[in-house]
Amino acid sequence: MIRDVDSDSMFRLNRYPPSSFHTPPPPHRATTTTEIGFGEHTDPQMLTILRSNDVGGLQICVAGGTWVPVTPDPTAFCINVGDVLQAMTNGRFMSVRHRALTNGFKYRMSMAYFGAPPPHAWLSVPPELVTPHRPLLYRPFNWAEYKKASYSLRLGDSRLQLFLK
Ligand SMILES: O=C(O)CCC(=O)C(=O)O
Ligand SMILES: [Fe+2]
Repeated sequence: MIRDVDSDSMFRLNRYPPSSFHTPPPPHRATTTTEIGFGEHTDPQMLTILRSNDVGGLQICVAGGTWVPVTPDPTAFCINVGDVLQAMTNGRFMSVRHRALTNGFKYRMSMAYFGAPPPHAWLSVPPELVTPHRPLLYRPFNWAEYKKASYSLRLGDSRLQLFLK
């Protein structure tokens, strides 16, 4: 679906100035506090392929609401499951809530490829992923509808809730 000529995939470059860029630390202090560079959210598309420079900042939210830092590795890709893949796997794969903090002194740079389906393709769940113990979680929708719904919400809101059966 994301290789379809009509796919709505996109590429984003992020650049987070260091916190000290806005508020230099007083001379007697070596560090400055970090700030939110990109607020918490899940990526709405199917899959995200993310690469960054060697400056940390990405955090993922695990059970219990704990934020876990992702070690920066400029030679590796970080793959995030997005909301659409969560719906297409009937909740087997979960889209990951994440955020990016700024570094005290260095620029964080990241680039992300968001694999999305064509706007009018209906997103279906393989029948073997729907069982009496695991009934269908979300009503059928297409990406155009999902995108429209997400624009009506705030970044951190849980959009899939709107599509629960
Ligand atoms: O810069 C990062 O590591 C996160 C970027 C991100 O979550 C996004 O572009 O959706
Ligand atoms: Fe993201």
